[in-house]
Amino acid sequence: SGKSRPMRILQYVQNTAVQGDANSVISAVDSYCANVEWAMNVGDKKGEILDAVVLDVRPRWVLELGTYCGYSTMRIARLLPPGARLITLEMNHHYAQVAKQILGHAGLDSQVDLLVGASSALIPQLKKKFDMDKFDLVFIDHWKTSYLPDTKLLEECDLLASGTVLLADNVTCPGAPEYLHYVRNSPRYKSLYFPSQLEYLRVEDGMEKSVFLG
Ligand SMILES: Nc1ncc2ncn(CCCCCNC(=O)c3cc(-c4ccc(F)cc4)cc(O)c3O)c2n1
Ligand SMILES: [Mg+2]
Repeated sequence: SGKSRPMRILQYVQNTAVQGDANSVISAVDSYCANVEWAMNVGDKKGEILDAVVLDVRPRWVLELGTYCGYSTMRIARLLPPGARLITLEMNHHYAQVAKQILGHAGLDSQVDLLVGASSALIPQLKKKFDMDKFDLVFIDHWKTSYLPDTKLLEECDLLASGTVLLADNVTCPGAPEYLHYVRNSPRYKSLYFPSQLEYLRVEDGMEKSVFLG
């Protein structure tokens, strides 16, 4: 039942996860997607790399590009210091609606602002909308061809500080070759590859961590 894959994931979460317990919601999504039907969450293996970066950066302001069902949104939000904010951008209204409900089930909606729209249209509005200056961490997980233009847009909008960390999912599979070439060759970034596997599958993937040098 459930008209869409995100809806089926939401129903499984509502039926099996403990309300207010983010880790049980994360585990429920992982067990559903590992055993019932695959979905493009960052998953538990790459999720541990994401967790480690969030804990290392201790970010005050986080931007996520591509929310989907809110899985990585939860992984980030549950590790944020008090007072920190996570802004996540999602193009698809249906995905955003499901993500809101999954975040609500996890009890994490207070730290998260979910905006619906294209990242290219929303990024230039963020400083004014949230009265903020720079992001400390950006998690990039939307259209793979948007990674590079949106990184350049973040630079142009003066949203990156010296030390800001960009963490990009799927740089091997499906791949983001133009983005990788840019962050690995630009003198303005220090870049490092974290090898891993595609979510729920024995296929190589990895995440690229790039520190903006100002
Ligand atoms: N500009 C803009 N602004 C805002 C937005 N919000 C959403 N979008 C559109 C994003 C649509 C989903 C993006 N994610 C992926 O496509 C993705 C795919 C795979 C994958 C698939 C098939 C395979 F065989 C293997 C791997 C695995 C992953 O982990 C992925 O993250 C936006 N775009
Ligand atoms: Mg991804």
